Amino acid sequence: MTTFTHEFSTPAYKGRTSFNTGLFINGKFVEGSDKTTIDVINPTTGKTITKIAEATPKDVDLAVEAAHKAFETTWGLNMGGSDRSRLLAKLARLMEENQDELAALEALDNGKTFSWAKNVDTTFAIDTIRYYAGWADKIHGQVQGDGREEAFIYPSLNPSGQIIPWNFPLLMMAWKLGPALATGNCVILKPSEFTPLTAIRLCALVSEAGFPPGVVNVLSGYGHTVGAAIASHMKIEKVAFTGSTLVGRKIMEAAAKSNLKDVTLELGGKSPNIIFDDADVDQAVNWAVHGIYWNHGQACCAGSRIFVQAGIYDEFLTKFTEKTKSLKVGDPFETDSYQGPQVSKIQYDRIMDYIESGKSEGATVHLGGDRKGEEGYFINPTIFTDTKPQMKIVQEEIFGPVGVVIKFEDDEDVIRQANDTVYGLAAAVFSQNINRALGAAHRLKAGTAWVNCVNQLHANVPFGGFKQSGIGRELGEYALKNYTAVKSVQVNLGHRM
Ligand SMILES: NC(=O)C1=CN([C@@H]2O[C@H](COP(=O)(O)OP(=O)(O)OC[C@H]3O[C@@H](n4cnc5c(N)ncnc54)[C@H](O)[C@@H]3O)[C@@H](O)[C@H]2O)C=CC1
Ligand code: BAL
Repeated sequence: MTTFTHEFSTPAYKGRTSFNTGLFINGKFVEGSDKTTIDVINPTTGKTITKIAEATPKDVDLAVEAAHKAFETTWGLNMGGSDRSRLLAKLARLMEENQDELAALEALDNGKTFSWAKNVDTTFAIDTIRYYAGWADKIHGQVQGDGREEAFIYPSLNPSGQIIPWNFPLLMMAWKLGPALATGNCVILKPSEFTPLTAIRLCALVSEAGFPPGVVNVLSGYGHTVGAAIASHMKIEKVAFTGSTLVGRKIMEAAAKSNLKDVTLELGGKSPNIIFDDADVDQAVNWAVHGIYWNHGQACCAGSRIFVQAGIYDEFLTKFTEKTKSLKVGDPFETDSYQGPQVSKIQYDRIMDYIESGKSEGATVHLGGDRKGEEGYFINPTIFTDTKPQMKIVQEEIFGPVGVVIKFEDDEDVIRQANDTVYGLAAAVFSQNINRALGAAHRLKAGTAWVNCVNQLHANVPFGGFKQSGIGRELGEYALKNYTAVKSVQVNLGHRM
């Protein structure tokens, strides 16, 4: 079995990592049943970092067996909420103790900058696990009576399949693990084949924290094999997925054709960012930059359609362009880099294809539109203007550092345009008139509406989409519902037939 050892000697981080890159099944690192491996590529260079074990559907069966056994013996209803809480809190502490190493792995594997990985991804992942540690001993049902009989309603659902993407690898793992473990579920999690390293590294911390074997199982592998096997497994009772709308549909179909497992989906977006003429323009510019370029545009909630009212359009565009030009695109381990490479060659090509389609459909490349450097998957931050509503770059999720700036005239017009999308994940509104801002936020068809800010996510605030952006909500108390089923137990207190 392979061990990955790496010395980081960079301006942003110096340190060493060394861990087993096997599958994590029943508390042990093992080879995949076919003994095949997957190459992990560094997007900064395009070169292989290491090889990891590749799971197959047979390994999914093994993990499901381990999960069921753990649920029946050491976990589920056999471990009290306060003990689950203690384990989750310990995991959060271990993540904190290893935070720099986790952030460095994220930067190496995904290409996001070390500073964002440390200050946002890993910090938020730790907060999420700690938040759900707080919930673990507060999961309870109700007792209700009608005078004759008592009904106890309590949670139960097991095990859960979890399929996560590559844009926030550790964070999405935390969003999935936190509520599942807090409610006593066992987990079979598949990280993205593009960014498996932090998920694998976390398994060692799960062991060290003391979670019983079989509670957390992590299977690195491809979507069409392992992901599909999870979605169609007859003994997995719930699947939580984050990724493309295309694959979200496949997951639902597989669930429907197998055991009708419960499904939650967190999918794509094409979020409008509306800047009214009474906004604080400088602040709106700063937020709009964060809205579209955060995580290299690889965020499902990215504010990728920037609507600016006619009266401030020229001022906004000038300042937005200047601010965009000031972002340093470069090595994720340089301390002043804002944006690293896109995650993979596939994603790089997909984004460049969108840029080409914008050009060929007649939009103006106001800034960028090209690659940066000769090595790796770097794309310069790009601004399109002079777009038309039906252009692909206006309608489809690009998932890259590409924003379209669209001039609008009045409130009615912009709400109509903003809602003219199959997606409904998030939206943002900028105005110093709170009635106007809240009025617009109310009418936008999106699971999250930000007022005078963008891309603000918190462990206690539910997140998820309307329309084709998904089903269900993650985070907050709402996410606990994803992992519990109501069971009614009725007790006859003496009523005779
Ligand atoms: N909502 C979000 O946070 C994300 C949205 N996306 C969107 O999806 C686009 C494509 O990116 P991809 O990496 O191709 O996303 P994807 O949806 O293919 O990948 C997400 C996860 O699904 C798995 N998967 C793929 N096919 C599967 C199948 N048939 N059954 C079960 N699991 C499967 C993948 O292995 C990965 O773990 C992006 O350009 C972006 O628009 C991608 C990643 C995250
Ligand atoms: N998928 C979770 C957060 C995001 O991509 O914006």
